Amino acid sequence: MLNIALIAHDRKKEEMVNFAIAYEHVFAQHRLYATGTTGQRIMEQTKLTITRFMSGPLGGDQQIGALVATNEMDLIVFLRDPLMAQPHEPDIIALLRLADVQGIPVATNIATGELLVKAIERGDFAWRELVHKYKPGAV
Ligand SMILES: O=C(CO)COP(=O)(O)O
Repeated sequence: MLNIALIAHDRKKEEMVNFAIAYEHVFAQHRLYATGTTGQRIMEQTKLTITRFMSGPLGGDQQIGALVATNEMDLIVFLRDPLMAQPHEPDIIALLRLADVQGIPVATNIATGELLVKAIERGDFAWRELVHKYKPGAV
């Protein structure tokens, strides 16, 4: 079971919800995390259970970043809005930086998101179970 973070900026939320609906059968087999509003929208329109953090502008990206820093997050799908400035841009950059520190796969658009989900289905991320197993106190 992987720890997967789902995050979407406002104009990408509908796309994220449709993505979650399309791959609900895959996501249902893993532990899901999301920023506040993204998680709420997905839970309203699927049967998925999601651990929700603060909304992005209020620190949600940083809370997910904390799990990345401790190598507990396995994969991130972050549908960013490339056409609109975000007040919490530094938090977003920090999250992506930490993902690179840990070597965690990150999709920032739906095309890559689909490739990652198909990789999950194939079991390509099974090695992450070892990371969890040998990390004392990890979730
Ligand atoms: O702003 C976000 C990520 O940077 C997303 O936050 P919400 O899911 O709360 O809208």
